[in-house]
Amino acid sequence: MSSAEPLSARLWRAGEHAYARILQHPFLIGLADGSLPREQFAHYIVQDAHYLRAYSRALSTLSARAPTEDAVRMFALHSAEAIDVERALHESLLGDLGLTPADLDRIGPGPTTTAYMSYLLATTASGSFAEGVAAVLPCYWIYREVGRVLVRDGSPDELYARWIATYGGDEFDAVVDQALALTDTLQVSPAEFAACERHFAMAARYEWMFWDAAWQRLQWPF
Ligand SMILES: Cc1ncc(CO)c(N)n1
Ligand SMILES: Cc1ncsc1CCO
Repeated sequence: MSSAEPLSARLWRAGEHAYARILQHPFLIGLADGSLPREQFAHYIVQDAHYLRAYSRALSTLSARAPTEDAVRMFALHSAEAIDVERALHESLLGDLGLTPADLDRIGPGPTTTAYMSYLLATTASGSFAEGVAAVLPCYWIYREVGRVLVRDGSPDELYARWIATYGGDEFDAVVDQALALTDTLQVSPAEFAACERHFAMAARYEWMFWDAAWQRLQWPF
C-alpha cells in the first residue's frame, strides 16, 4: 500500500489523544502560570536527567542501525545533543533547585521513567528501524508542540521560563524538522505501519505518564 500522506502525519494521529491530554495536565498548566510547586518541578528535572541519558543511547542505537549515511549522521548528532541538553539544562536547573549530581544518582529513575526508558531502548534495539523511529518520534514532536504553546503563553516563573526556552526555540524546532523529514523517507508495509502506530501511541502515552509521575511525585513502593 502506498499513501500520499506523509508517514509522520499518519503517525501523529496515533498520538493526538495523548497530546491533547498533555496540554490539559495540571503539571503543564502550573508550569505555564507559575503555580507549579518546586517539589514537582524538581522531581521532573531529576527524572528527565535519567531519561535523557537513556534517550541518547536509544538515538545512538538508531544511528548504528540506520539505512543511510544521512540518517546515521542525524541520529548520532541528536544523540550527542541529548547529552548536551541533559548537561546544560540539568546542571543549571539542578543547582537552582538545590540538588547535586549525587542527589540525582541517589534518587535514580522512578517507575515511569524506568518503564519509558526500557521501552525506548528495547524498541530501538529489537524492532525494525522504522519501529524504532516511531517510538522516539513523540519525544521530539510532542516536546516541540508543548514548547511552542508554553512559549506563546510565557511563564511568570524565571526557572520555568528557562526550561520552556529549551524546547520552544528555533534550534529545537529545526532538530524536530530533521527527524520528521527522515521519517517521511521511510517505506513501510501496512503491517509495519500498524506496529509503528502502536509504538508512537505508546510513547505518546508515556509522555503523559512522565508529566503525571512528576505531578504525583511517584515513587517505587519500597
Ligand atoms: C520525557 C521526555 N520526553 C522528551 C524529551 C525531549 O526530547 C524530554 N526531555 N523528556
Ligand atoms: C529530541 C531531543 N530532546 C532533547 S535533545 C533531543 C535531540 C537533539 O537535540
